[in-house]
Amino acid sequence: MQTLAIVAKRDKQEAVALAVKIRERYPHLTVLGERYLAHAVGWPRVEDRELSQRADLVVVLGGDGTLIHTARLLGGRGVPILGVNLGSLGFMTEVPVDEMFGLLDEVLAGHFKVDSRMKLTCRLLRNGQVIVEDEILNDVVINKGALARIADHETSIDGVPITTYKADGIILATPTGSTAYSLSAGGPIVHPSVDCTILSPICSHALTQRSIVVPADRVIRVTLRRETADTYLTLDGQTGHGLQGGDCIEVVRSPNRVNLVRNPRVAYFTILRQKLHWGER
Ligand SMILES: NC(=O)c1ccc[n+]([C@@H]2O[C@H](COP(=O)([O-])OP(=O)(O)OC[C@H]3O[C@@H](n4cnc5c(N)ncnc54)[C@H](O)[C@@H]3O)[C@@H](O)[C@H]2O)c1
Ligand SMILES: Nc1ncnc2c1ncn2[C@@H]1O[C@H](COP(=O)(O)OP(=O)(O)OP(=O)(O)O)[C@@H](O)[C@H]1O
Repeated sequence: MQTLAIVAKRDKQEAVALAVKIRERYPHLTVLGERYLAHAVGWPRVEDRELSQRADLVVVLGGDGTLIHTARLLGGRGVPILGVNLGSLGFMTEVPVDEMFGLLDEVLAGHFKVDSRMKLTCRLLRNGQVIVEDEILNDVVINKGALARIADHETSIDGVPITTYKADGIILATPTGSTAYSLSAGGPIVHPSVDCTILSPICSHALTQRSIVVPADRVIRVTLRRETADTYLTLDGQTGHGLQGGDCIEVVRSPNRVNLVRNPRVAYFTILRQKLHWGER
């Protein structure tokens, strides 16, 4: 490994200071900072595209939001990402600060394993044209604003109609995203090594309409019936698009994946137990 890229959480001085320490510790490596960090510490400015093409490893210093931001920045490149937790929850940034250098030394020596996480490709079609296409690590959320009327979401899987959900919204989550918004909407926790898409209605009017777990290669389509003002598509909680009646949201597994460097000292279920406060083992 020759080129290390660092993405630091915005407005977090501790993250910036750690990035400087990383660069000092590995003088033989090329260390690139994402735009925000480079500006904060006076390193040369590198565009996102160049950073994603040159990096052999990306270190994320922040929380889950910073990690999602990084996965989006890397686009289709499956560069290993090592997440160091400086956030409040840090479900995906699973390395504590005091273990960072020990693990980084091992990773740079080539001793590491990655968790390969599936992504979704999401397309928004309006009048039959794709107007938005994006890749998702956590979830695709179709949701109404506070004062909007309940919406009708006509839903199909591989062209077969499922139902028209009368609900506040629909969440289409990856296994990674199963512990985020989908969990709050009553969805199941899905181990990230299982490839699937989880469809969870938000506050469905029909009480028997629960989450459905669908094989990842199936195409899920949700079409908004009738004019629904004040309805939005939110991708990974980070980008939003206003929706109109007749819009169709199509979701299927992406060919690209996100590779998270595993912390060998913690298992997935340890993280669940700790972060979801399930008490002692
Ligand atoms: N009611 C809810 O639970 C709710 C509402 C809106 C958005 N969200 C989630 O927030 C995500 C975006 O995260 P963010 O950090 O940029 O925004 P944020 O800062 O608003 O964080 C929301 C919370 O979700 C946690 N989180 C994010 N991804 C997770 C995951 N895969 N597993 C477990 N917890 C996770 C974060 O650590 C944070 O505590 C969206 O993808 C969505 O799933 C949750
Ligand atoms: N370098 C960055 N560039 C752009 N956006 C960033 C950057 N760092 C963080 N953000 C955004 O700032 C927000 C907060 O960051 P983050 O979620 O990592 O912190 P947190 O909320 O404390 O942690 P957690 O999500 O683990 O609770 C996120 O929405 C993330 O997308």
